[in-house]
Amino acid sequence: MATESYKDTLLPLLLEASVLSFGTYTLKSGRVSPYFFTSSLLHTSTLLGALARSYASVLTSPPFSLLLGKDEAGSDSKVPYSPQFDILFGPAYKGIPLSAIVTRELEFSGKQFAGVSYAFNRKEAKDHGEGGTIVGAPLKGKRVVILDDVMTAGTAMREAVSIIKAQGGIVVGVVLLLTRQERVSDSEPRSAMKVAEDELGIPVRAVLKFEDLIEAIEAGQLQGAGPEQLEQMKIYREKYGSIGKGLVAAYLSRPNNTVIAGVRDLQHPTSVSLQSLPKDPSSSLIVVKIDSLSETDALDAVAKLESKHDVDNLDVVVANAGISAIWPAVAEAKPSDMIDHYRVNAVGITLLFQAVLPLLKKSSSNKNITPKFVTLGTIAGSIAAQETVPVPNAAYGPSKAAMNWITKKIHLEHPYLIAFPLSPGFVDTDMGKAGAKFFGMGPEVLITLDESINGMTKVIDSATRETASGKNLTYEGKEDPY
Ligand SMILES: O=P(O)(O)OC[C@H]1O[C@H](OP(=O)(O)OP(=O)(O)O)[C@H](O)[C@@H]1O
Ligand SMILES: O=C(O)c1cc(=O)[nH]c(=O)[nH]1
Repeated sequence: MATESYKDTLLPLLLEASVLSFGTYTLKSGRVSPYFFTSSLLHTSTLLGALARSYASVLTSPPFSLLLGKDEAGSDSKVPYSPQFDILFGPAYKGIPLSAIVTRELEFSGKQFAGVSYAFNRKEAKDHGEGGTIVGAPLKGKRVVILDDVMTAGTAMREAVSIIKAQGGIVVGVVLLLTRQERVSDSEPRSAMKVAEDELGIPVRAVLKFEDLIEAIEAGQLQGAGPEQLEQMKIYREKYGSIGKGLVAAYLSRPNNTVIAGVRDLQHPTSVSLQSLPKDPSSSLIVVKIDSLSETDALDAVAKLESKHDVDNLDVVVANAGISAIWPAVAEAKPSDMIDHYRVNAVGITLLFQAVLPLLKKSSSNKNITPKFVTLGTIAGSIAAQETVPVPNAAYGPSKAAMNWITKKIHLEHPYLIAFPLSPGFVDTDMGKAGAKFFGMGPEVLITLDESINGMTKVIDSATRETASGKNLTYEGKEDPY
């Protein structure tokens, strides 16, 4: 994936240029951060070149650029994609040089990018000469991508969106150098990036993210950053980090839902932070401990739901716990790895099903609805697709094939239930990217977390015994072979 390889070449350069510093910094949002990313230190020709190429690699790939028609592709075309934007907009001040150097860089990607322009705003309106607040290409009626260096709480991006809209431009995306992966505010615990994607319905991509910085420090790649700085960054992450538990958030945002989240460790900050997810006033969240490796956790959780929370029926259960840790060929697979995957992905799912079955049955008999038991599918678990996905996978693959078998058998053994594996697709996260690359698939298969969650909830909502149960479905509602 283009973004990925640029991350690998860019990060060492940035660290060498000391763009990351440690101390006490007050941010635009007023937050006091133990680290600061100073993109203006990237002022040499070499660094500007690397920077421009990394932004350009994102902009010349989907979803910002899409496949060309045959006659559009010229012989000089370095990339097979055509831009879906007209103007790169850099919010003042640090976005200004970015918009210019990246526009220049796009020329090297082929003639289809020749018409792309740049524009930026002035922080103070100019009252002489040409006047106004916008410099560069007029925005009216144009498709605009915002380029900025860092996103923290997303204020700069929201300001840029309103400036562009006021000029009649259409914002179609945002590309950043670094997302600090912070929440918008205490009452909005989703990341600024996710909120922008949700509310503006546009793609927001970053070449680097906070987690990459943490990884670089942990790998000892950063001079001057040791255990103390790492600890400070992790404390800061607990304070301002975002929450991305997509399915829990999606069901909580709907009315009249009691959402039950199973977590391995109730005290883990991510588990605690689930409580701050926004919810519809008529919905509530219960967090219970379920470790898939435990033979009693799921039963204990159900007993607690009944005795403490008055929950005696369940309409939908999504069994999404799973591990995918190692990908050996059959000749190299270690028994311990095979067993670990089987225990979580097949036995853990079965134990959960056994524990929730009485509550699913009650939903069926008391409420006369057809309850749903959904497992998380993957093409890696398909025997029929082995020729098209020829990669070593002898621990995860067979454990998911077993899970598919168990899910289909649940469908056959319980005619009052809807049971099916549902594949979430390759979400554009490090794990999703690695997964897609591993299965020999290009960046075009990557989707946003939102697309995945929206697709999955839609498939679950509309599933019936006839249309879905016993089938191996994807988030798009398509059928994969078993
Ligand atoms: O996501 P946010 O919380 O808005 O923070 C990030 C913004 O803050 C910084 O700009 P700043 O306005 O400080 O100014 P500059 O570009 O003029 O240095 C940075 O360059 C981003 O634009
Ligand atoms: O949030 C900000 O203001 C901010 C954070 C950061 O790391 N770098 C920056 O330039 N601004």
